[in-house]
Amino acid sequence: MIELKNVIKRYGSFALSCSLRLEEGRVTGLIGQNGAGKTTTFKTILGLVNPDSGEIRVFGRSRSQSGAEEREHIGAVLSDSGFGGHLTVKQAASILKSAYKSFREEEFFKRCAEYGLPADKKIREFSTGMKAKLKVLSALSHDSRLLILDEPTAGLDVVARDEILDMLRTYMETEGRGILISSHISGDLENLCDDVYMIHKGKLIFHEDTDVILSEYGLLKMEESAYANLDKDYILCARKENYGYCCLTKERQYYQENYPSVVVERCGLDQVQIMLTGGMGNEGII
Ligand SMILES: Nc1ncnc2c1ncn2[C@@H]1O[C@H](COP(=O)(O)OP(=O)(O)OP(=O)(O)O)[C@@H](O)[C@H]1O
Repeated sequence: MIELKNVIKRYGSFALSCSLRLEEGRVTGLIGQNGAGKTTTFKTILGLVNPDSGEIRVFGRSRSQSGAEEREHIGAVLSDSGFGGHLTVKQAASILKSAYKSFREEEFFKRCAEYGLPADKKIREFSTGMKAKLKVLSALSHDSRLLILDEPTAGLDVVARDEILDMLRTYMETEGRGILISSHISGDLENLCDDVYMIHKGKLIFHEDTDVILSEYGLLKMEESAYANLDKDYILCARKENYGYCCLTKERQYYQENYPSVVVERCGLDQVQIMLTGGMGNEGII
């Protein structure tokens, strides 16, 4: 659905350098620290930012070949944009109607009511959560096959986040769809994504299936002497700690079986991100 090949975008000293793929039927996550380049990646895919070089294909077509037909099938949420605060939901619906031939007006209003968004209230009077729900419902309001969602759950309480994640799971029940999503809430991505890319200082440093991370990756904690004797073949990176070393491995079970003195823990996206962006030997992993 999306293919980025060697895409480069420079902003002063910052350079985005990105190659990634989103396959049909999959939800792919993009994680990274503040300023890592996630929004720039999304905007580049959406054609809102012109890359300096590289190739971008959406639905198999390059940016120069794509037009209104492709846009009709993309629903987007960007962290720094949305409807003007002076508009009401009704007025926002008119904009969506003129922007998308396939806008489903009746369903849109029904869903807004279900999610507690009054049709006649000005959007500036909405809470953060209400604005976030409106953005996601707008992205889902037309015949989109691809959702590009930049932090759609930012600032939401756990119940509101769960509602949005449920909307996205329901969306994916129809074949031929895909989602590219970013979030700083790793639990949301662990529950939703099939695979995850990690971006750091503009470079993609990691890509893995979420279930592989959760089932096979691990953190190893040990004293300095144990680290000296450790088989490092399956160590992705290591960090010096007060007690000795903390290592990230893709082969948790191997160390569990062969190094009884090493503490072996399961890990999630947060731990992988902390290790890969702060540990030793974190260059050139992808
Ligand atoms: N229009 C712009 N002009 C100049 N620099 C920009 C512009 N847009 C983004 N940048 C820079 O590009 C870098 C990446 O920003 P980006 O918004 O993509 O990060 P991000 O990963 O989405 O961060 P966050 O998690 O904080 O939203 C930052 O250094 C930012 O200052």
